Amino acid sequence: MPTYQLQNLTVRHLRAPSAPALQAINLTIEQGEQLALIGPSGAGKTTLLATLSLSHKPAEGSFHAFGADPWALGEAARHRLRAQLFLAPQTPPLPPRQRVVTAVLAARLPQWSVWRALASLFKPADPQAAWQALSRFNLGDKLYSRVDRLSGGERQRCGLARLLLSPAKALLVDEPLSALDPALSELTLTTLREEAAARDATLICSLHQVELALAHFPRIVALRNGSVEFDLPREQVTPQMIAALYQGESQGEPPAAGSGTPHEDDALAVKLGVGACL
Ligand SMILES: Nc1ncnc2c1ncn2[C@@H]1O[C@H](COP(=O)(O)OP(=O)(O)OP(=O)(O)O)[C@@H](O)[C@H]1O
Repeated sequence: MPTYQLQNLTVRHLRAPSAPALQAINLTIEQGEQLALIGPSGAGKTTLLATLSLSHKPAEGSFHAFGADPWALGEAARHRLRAQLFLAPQTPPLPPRQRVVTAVLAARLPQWSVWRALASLFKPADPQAAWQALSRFNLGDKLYSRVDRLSGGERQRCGLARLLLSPAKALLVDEPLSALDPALSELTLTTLREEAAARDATLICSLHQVELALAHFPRIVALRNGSVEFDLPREQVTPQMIAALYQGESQGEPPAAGSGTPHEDDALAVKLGVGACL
């Protein structure tokens, strides 16, 4: 059974109902697949991840997660389905005065009784597990730091350590590298991929770093203006496609795709891909 099946899906934001953020999206994502979402700013990547995490109700089309239409289910059943999905937002909503250990262990809240959850606020239930998760992102030494004393990149990795402790079977990660240096970016993507593979979870990750998306993910889904521009194995993604995807998004108009030498096109594509996140 696929993790997700989307047919002709349209999603509108309440504050901008006339301009759909996603339109006519068709996607089937199998369990255990690892794919990167790329595309220029405003293309709809965050909206798609939020829709996949059941945070947005689609306006039109058909949507199934783990074989069920979440929006045809009752509240309790949808809540159980939601527990199988973990969305790591670009800026994780971590309580600023909380200690890192407590914030990370909060990933287990859906599995805990109210009493256990309350007790864990005062005495963390499993600090060893939190330390192990943090260590996989080079953050073990921050176990007892306060969240508001972390740098942006540390906070981002703290949010990802939460993901490691959740039992979810679909891991949805929104721009995990925006505050990370190149070495930490590599470590982060490798850790996410290893974790997903180890538990046969589906991994869907939005990225502005096109070269990292191509290096780490076997399937690339490109969005532009709320539609799927291409959905291909990475071997079939060409520099020209990348240039066309980001055309008009960088300063100045790029030359027509394919007009330069292959080497020039390559350099252009990488420049445009990286430039999109600046
Ligand atoms: N809360 C909102 N209310 C109204 N419109 C929104 C809202 N959030 C996003 N949008 C619009 O929906 C479209 C898709 O935005 P989205 O954030 O999904 O793009 P994105 O590809 O994730 O962009 P970025 O790479 O900049 O994060 C954009 O046109 C955006 O302006």
